[in-house]
Amino acid sequence: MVLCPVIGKLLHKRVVLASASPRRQEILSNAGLRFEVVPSRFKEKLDKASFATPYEYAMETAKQKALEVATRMHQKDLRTPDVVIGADTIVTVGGLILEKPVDKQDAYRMLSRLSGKEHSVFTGVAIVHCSSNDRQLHTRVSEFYEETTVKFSELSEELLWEYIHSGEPMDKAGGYGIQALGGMLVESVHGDFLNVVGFPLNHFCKQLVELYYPPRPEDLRQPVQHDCIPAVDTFEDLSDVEGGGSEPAQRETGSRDEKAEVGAAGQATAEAECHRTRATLPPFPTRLLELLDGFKLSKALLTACKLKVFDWLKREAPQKAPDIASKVDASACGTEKLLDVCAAMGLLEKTEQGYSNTETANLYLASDSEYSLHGFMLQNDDVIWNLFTYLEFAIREGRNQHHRVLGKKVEDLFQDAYYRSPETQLRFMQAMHGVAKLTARQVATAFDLSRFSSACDMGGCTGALARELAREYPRLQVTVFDLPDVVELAVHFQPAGPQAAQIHFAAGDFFRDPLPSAELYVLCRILHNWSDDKVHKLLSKVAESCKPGAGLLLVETLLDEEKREAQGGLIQSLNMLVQTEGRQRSRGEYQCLLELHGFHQVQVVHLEGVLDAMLATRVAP
Ligand SMILES: Cc1cn([C@@H]2O[C@H](COP(=O)(O)OP(=O)(O)OP(=O)(O)O)[C@@H](O)[C@H]2O)c(=O)[nH]c1=O
Repeated sequence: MVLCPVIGKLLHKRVVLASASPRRQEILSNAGLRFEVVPSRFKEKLDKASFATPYEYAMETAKQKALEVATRMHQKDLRTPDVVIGADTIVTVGGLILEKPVDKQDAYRMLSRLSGKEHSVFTGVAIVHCSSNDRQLHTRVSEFYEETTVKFSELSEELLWEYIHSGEPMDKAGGYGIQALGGMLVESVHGDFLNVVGFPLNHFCKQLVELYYPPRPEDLRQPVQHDCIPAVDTFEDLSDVEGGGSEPAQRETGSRDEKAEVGAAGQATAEAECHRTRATLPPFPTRLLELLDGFKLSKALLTACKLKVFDWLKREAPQKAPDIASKVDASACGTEKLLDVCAAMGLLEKTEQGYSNTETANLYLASDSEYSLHGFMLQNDDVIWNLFTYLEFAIREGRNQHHRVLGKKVEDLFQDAYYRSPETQLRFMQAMHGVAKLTARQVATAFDLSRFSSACDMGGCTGALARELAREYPRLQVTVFDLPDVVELAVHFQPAGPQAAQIHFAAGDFFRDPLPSAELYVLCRILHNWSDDKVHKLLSKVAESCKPGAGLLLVETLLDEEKREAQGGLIQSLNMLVQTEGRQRSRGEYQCLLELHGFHQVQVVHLEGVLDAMLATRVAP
């Protein structure tokens, strides 16, 4: 836990402290900052006379220390840090700048100058944000300084030498360490004590606030109070995205002149930030955080399915976490966490007696249920999840990512990816079967198809839709046309029933082989798999096989013309990108395609869920 949550803004960054000073390391790690230490090799030899003030010298030295480390790290292994912090502490007395003594005599000269007098301790700090582009290092520097005045007692010669012989003065600016034996020399301190020790922590936190929480205009108009770090609850309510992002605001001071100009405004903004009240905070980004957590919830659901948690609970309920854990061969503590999340998602019920399936889980998640989506869940977990981890590549390259997941070239989407082994094929078919069963009734009843006596379901897989068509239209003969491997396995999915006599399976490749003749062709969630070229090829084959008056039933998730819908079609669009050669299309696009191939009188019905059905009639060419 960090007291000052603004430090948390740096927790996920690669932060480097460009200092060998053990005091700085201690101050910053005590504050909860995580960082690597890479001492700077910058020689502290800037010409002091060229600086108008001592603090400008300290800030410039701090900056040069940090930049040296940033450049070296970037060049050395191209592992550019995100943030490099440099600092330089100096003591000034009577217009003279005192740094670390070079030897005991030097320490003596310094300490005798300080004896009985007040002096200033300045620490300059540079926060350098780094990025690299085309192997070039880019830096943005934010710098500030802090001054503390310290008054020494009169020091006797004896005391002075005793202190020098202790060895303490040698690695410290001004030749003393206020935090240790040197504290005995000090009569009073005005200002930040830690600034004297080597790092002005308070000012550093304020600077981070200024960098990471840019003010809103209304804050600047409010009366401000001086000098505070925002209260903890103020930080906690600040959105990471809306005004509180993890990237620093672009207001940093690149040069000393610039800093002088914006100094007053900068101070006002930090102060204004301090006084944000709950009433003026932006709305809490609940929805955004829910979206962020979405993938974790999905993975919990998929994992529970994979472990067959819902199967065990369908068999016997309620059960306690350790009992289920032993059945699914998992740890009791992990299982309990998973079950609790499932309960929170509404998939399980949790009582004192243990966990039970909800109706949803019994209906759709147990693998033996009639409308089970268990196979679809496994397909998502084992295949689609992996493809989505390469979404960035899919977006950049504009194509599916099977080659990355499988580690080899994929020429034929089905043969090389989905059907590459009997196991992957069966899983794919189980997934399609579950989805098809769920939607088949709606598809079969979307239009009155009673005028057709024969239908061909192209890529009809396990025949789930064929069965609903046959049930709905008892005089309809349905041919399920799919690849030979699919037809071979499809028998496992066909329960005997009154419709069996109406359904036939025909093996073939709809791109290469002649199509079975039919009065109605069905393309249910087929065209979205294919490129425009292949869609044209397929539609022209269907059109050639049709007599005038024949029908084409097309089922897809239609994109709205503006492509604005948040879910459904647009997510399916991404899904098609990472998985297939095709894409989602809009109603207008499909209408054009259909008309181009001689299908007119297009009717469209939106089905419950995400699917849309289109029925078109082949006209005489
Ligand atoms: C006045 C005072 C100073 N210091 C130390 O003096 C060094 C200043 O030298 P620097 O050049 O700023 O830093 P450094 O030690 O050389 O480290 P680096 O950043 O690598 O240059 C820092 O250590 C400080 O803590 C104390 O520990 N206590 C005190 O009361």
